[in-house]
Amino acid sequence: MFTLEDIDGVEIDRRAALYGPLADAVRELIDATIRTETDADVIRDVEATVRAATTRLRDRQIDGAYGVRFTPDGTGMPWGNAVVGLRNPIAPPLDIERDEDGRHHSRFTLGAAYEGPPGHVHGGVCALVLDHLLGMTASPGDKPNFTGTLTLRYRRATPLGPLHAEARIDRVEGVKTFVVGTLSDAEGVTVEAEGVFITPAWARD
Ligand SMILES: CCCCCCCCCCCCCCCC(=O)SCCNC(=O)CCNC(=O)[C@H](O)C(C)(C)COP(=O)(O)OP(=O)(O)OC[C@H]1O[C@@H](n2cnc3c(N)ncnc32)[C@H](O)[C@@H]1OP(=O)(O)O
Repeated sequence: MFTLEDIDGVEIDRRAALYGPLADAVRELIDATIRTETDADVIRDVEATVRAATTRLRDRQIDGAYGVRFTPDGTGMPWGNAVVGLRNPIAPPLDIERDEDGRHHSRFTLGAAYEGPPGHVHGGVCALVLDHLLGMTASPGDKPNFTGTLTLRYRRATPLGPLHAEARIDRVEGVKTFVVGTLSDAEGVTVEAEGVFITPAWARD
């Protein structure tokens, strides 16, 4: 589940500089694919180009998913992750900051690829973002805490565009960490979240 990679910071930076721009380019491609109104022959031509590019990338690839890799000094590389993955074009991706008091927060923009109701963020995407942010907040050290229960209250529709999410630990009871958080636009909170995150048996002391 967690894979040790014996590499240093220079190698991490080299890989990030190689794969990050590729994922960014594919994110742009996803947005353009949804929104283009260009001519049919251009679309067919682009489809062939994209299929050819995919074939080249598949020339050498790993079996299965990317996994969560980490280095000997504990640097995590969750690069395939659906929310923060540097190599995952599906991920917005979120850049999550941690305050000294343990609060986690992120400013990010969700565009056309995340639409549910017209012009608004899909409810499942709101849950995706909040699940990850609350999960990170619940897992401050080297121990993962997994979502046991996540409860959301959708107060109003979340518009596509710039957004802000934040979370904090409410309390810890044994292996259970209770976390609360919100998703907001410029007008205020759109979604409230409460989660129970649990240390899996294999990670308990
Ligand atoms: C190495 C370097 C890298 C380190 C890296 C660290 C950072 C890492 C960041 C991770 C960031 C993740 C951010 C994304 C978060 C997800 O997306 S996680 C994926 C979604 N969640 C899952 O797949 C979890 C699937 N479920 C499970 O694995 C297990 O059922 C659970 C939730 C771990 C519970 O384990 P369990 O052995 O069944 O628990 P059990 O011992 O029976 O019960 C323990 C307590 O929890 C309660 N409980 C059990 N299940 C639930 C539930 N579903 N709801 C509420 N309470 C429950 C029990 O009642 C019990 O309570 P008490 O009796 O103690 O009061």
